Amino acid sequence: MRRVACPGSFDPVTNGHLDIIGRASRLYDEVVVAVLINIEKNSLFTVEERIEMLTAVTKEYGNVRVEKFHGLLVDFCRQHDIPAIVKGLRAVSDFDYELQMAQLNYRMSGVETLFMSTNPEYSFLSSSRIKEITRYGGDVTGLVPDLVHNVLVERMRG
Ligand SMILES: Cc1cn(CCC(=O)O)c2ccccc12
Repeated sequence: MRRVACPGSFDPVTNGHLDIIGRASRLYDEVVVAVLINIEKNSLFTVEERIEMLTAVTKEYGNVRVEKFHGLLVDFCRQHDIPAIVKGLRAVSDFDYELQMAQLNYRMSGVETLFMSTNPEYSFLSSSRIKEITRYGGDVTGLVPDLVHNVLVERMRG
């Protein structure tokens, strides 16, 4: 079974994330979306809420599993018998950090990292920008799944 991990905070999942996850699901037998538990980060949604949203919006792919992890991603990959990570690259600015992480991860564990170019339609997207725009009354329709949009507006605007 060819598995790949797709790591992130997904606070919340955007259409940019979904684009990569969907394309990876067509290349691998199973995509394991790995939601990072980061206690230092002040998240808008709980890990459980993020897992719930990701599970709902990836159900249609049929071969996506959503898990949570803390600590090193390569330890998670080892525990789940996952030999590779897929990352979406939005712009050249992403590459420096991602290359460093890929080299470190490979050196530590032999886990490979495969890079996918994000759909240009979403290359400006990040969960932080989405939350910022929503907070100030902006419209993010079409940038996040409808399910996420509704929950996001409710959470941000109370
Ligand atoms: C472009 C992109 C960034 N990230 C991490 C974002 C995060 O940490 O929430 C992704 C995760 C999955 C698919 C694509 C992406």
